[in-house]
Amino acid sequence: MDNLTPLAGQVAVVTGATRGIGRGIALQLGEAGATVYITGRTLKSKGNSKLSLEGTAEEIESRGGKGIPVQCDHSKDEEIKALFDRVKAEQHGRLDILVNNAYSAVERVLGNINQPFWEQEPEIWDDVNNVGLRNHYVCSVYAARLMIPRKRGLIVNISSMGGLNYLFNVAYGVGKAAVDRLAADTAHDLKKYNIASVSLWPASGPVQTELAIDMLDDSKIHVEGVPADMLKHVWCESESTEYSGKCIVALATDPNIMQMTGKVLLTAELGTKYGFKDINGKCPPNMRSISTLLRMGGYIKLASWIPSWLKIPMFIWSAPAYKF
Ligand SMILES: NC(=O)c1ccc[n+]([C@@H]2O[C@H](COP(=O)([O-])OP(=O)(O)OC[C@H]3O[C@@H](n4cnc5c(N)ncnc54)[C@H](O)[C@@H]3O)[C@@H](O)[C@H]2O)c1
Repeated sequence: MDNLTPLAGQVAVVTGATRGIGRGIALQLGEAGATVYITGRTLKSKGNSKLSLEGTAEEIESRGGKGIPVQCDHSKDEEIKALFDRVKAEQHGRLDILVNNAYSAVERVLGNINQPFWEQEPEIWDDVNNVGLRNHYVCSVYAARLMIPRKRGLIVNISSMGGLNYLFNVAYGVGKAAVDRLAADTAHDLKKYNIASVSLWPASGPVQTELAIDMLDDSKIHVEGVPADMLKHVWCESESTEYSGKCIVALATDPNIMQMTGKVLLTAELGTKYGFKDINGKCPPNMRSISTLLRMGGYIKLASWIPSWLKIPMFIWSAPAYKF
């Protein structure tokens, strides 16, 4: 292990790593020295696309790491079990990091923003929450069974601001709130085994995923009151898919990780805490920062006068989630 490969010798599973945030996380964990089991449904790319399990594994290898592609449909319990059985057999029972990221409904969610729940077929619940929530629970069960005997491990659940208040639609927000609660409640049970479970919000809002950028290019994302060029600008100013990966490398190497277990963590705040930047050398915007919010509201000049460290206090920011 050295400063460049702080995760050397560690074993990780990243679900849904053919593209998007999962791919970015897998690249960063692999670059940091971990052996990364990457899952998804597409083993080989079509044409020149690198967006497949083999494409992600090749990119990890080009960065000096080891990526092991495992074709797994995360809507099928028996395939999830087979994944963890394989890790157990090949790694002598060792698993250090699980990243619950796979998500099957981005197109459906972003293509129908703010559509009332009764105008959508009820099946949207399963599209959003089968892979995006239930599967996270199933993966957490099998991962915990590997981590508990070694009394170490980190489970990261990828969630979003939809866990705090209404975002996109009902099935999405309910799923994200439940993912946050999954992190909190699994942390409760795992604490005495020195295993941390957290929820990670890519907190600058949108993330520059291949799918979202394609949908914006094809004018498939519409937000009432926000012009298309402004929407694209906000998306392109946001964080890369690898920024979440940098956060997870930092968390996995933090000796005080158990102090954060059960919590919701914001990517932009972890960057500030651990002192790293995004792969383009920039600090992504933080949705709690007053200057970011002013900039997004069009008050560019005023925003330039406000220091970026000035943030809305957490108790005010989280007030919409107050339940009593
Ligand atoms: N994109 C954003 O702007 C953004 C912002 C905040 C949070 N998030 C969250 O990050 C997570 C990932 O989102 P994304 O934008 O990277 O999505 P994406 O659609 O780009 O990638 C999802 C990944 O999951 C895989 N997947 C889907 N269904 C699967 C199945 N049945 N079995 C196995 N793999 C499957 C896909 O192949 C892909 O690799 C989601 O929870 C999302 O809500 C995204």
